[in-house]
Amino acid sequence: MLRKKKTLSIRFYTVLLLMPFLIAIFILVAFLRSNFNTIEQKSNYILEKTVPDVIATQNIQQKLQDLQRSIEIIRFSNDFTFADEAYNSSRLLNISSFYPYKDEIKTFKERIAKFYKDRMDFYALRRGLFIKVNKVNEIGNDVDFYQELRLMPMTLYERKNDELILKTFKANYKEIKRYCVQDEIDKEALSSCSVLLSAYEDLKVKIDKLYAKKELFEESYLQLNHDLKEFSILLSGKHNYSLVKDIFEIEDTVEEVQHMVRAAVIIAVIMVIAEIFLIHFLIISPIYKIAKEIREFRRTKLPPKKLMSWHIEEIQDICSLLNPLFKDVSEVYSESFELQKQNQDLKSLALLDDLTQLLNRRALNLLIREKPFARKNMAVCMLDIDYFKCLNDSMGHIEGDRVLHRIAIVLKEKVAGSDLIYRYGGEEFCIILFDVKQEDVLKIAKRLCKEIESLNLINKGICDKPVTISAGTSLIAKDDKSDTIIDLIHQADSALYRAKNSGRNCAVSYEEVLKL
Ligand SMILES: Nc1nc2c(ncn2[C@@H]2O[C@H](COP(=O)(O)OP(=O)(O)OP(=O)(O)O)[C@@H](O)[C@H]2O)c(=O)[nH]1
Repeated sequence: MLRKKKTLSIRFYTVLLLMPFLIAIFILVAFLRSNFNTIEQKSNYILEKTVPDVIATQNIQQKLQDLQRSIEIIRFSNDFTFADEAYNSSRLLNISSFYPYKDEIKTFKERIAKFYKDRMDFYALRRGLFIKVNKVNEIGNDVDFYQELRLMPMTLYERKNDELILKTFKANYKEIKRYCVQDEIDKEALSSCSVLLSAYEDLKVKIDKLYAKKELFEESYLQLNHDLKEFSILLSGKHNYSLVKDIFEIEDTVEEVQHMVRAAVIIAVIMVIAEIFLIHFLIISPIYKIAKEIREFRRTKLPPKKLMSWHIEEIQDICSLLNPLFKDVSEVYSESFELQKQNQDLKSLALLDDLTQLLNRRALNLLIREKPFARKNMAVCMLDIDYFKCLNDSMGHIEGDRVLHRIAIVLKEKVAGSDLIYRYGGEEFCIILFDVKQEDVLKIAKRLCKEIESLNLINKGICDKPVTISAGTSLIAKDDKSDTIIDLIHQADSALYRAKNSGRNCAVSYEEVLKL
């Protein structure tokens, strides 16, 4: 019947409980691994690609700034040496270090080269122009007022400045001419002046060309500068964006991992709670119930009525073993109980006197052995039937037995239920009285003598006189707790002896014996 119920092994439940854990841990580890791999890959990508790109871009930007500085030097410097150096540094720039922007930088280099050429053309043109101006200066070396022209700075190559120089040059030329004519300076000098005059006309035309050219290279300077700046911003934005994008992607992955770990912790807590309930329901609760049934069985000695049945195979096995065991032990219990009862009966029988059904001498000996010392307010009364031998002899033993039986009944009736009455031997009785007052002991003994006499049982052996008893009493001394029951019996016995000697059918106390 037990086996019919579907049960599964505890190993199965263990695997069943552990499986979700293992699967969850496996999934979690796989997820974390893949995400950590992603993070690692992205970090590596940032370290190996994005960061070098950003560093490379910074280098490129640094070089772009150098290029800007170069074109500024080319643009503003009036010193050819500086302009040449600036141009050469841009020209010697290694394009391969600008990967992947080689093409753009190549174009910039070409544009700078063109810009430099335009600037140099402008210089050359202007220098040619001012060589002529200087010639006038040389002519005017001897003319004091001409010093003003010589002081005109070459650096101010603004059109208005250059035009001012030319204007001054023309005015000076006229002055020189007038001076030459007036002061009749040599004709060679005058012809030089005339050359200069035609040169002036030529310069006037050239200055227009010069500033048209200047405008061109200024424009190309502005454009180049603008383009370099734009390109630098573009590079910086592009790589910063890529870096920020990578970092955001890593942040997203980390957030995903956090969510997953949080979810895993919540699921683990729920699973642990569920599994605690399952373990409680499947294992702990059955074990408690089995323990309860065993306790109940020990108390009642009856096997459980309802057979236990559980889902766990091992517990079910224990139950299926326990049930017959309960039955067997129960049977043993009941047999043992029967034996105990029989033993008790036998014990009782062994301690009872067959004839009188009073406690026998063995019972008294047992009491003396177990509790040898007399208790407070304990007394002993020894009783003996008078002339019993005569009764036996005259009326027979059967009649003697009948008398013994009748006297035993009376004693049982007249003595308190808490007192113990023993058939001490033959026709002698010993009564142990508990919680009795000193003054009452002798009274009780005397009363018993009277009760027996009043039975009026005839003793033909003594001329049909009624059967009487003699009694001797003793009680524990007030201040002496060391008295034993045996002492009391002996004392009562000697009092009994005194009673017999005093004529029988009377009661004598041990105190009286002592007084004599
Ligand atoms: N019928 C019968 N007689 C018993 C039993 N036990 C002892 N007796 C007899 O009791 C008598 C006791 O006699 P004794 O000891 O001389 O005492 P007594 O004749 O009573 O004399 P006193 O005690 O001195 O008065 C004996 O004859 C015993 O055989 C018993 O169980 N049944």
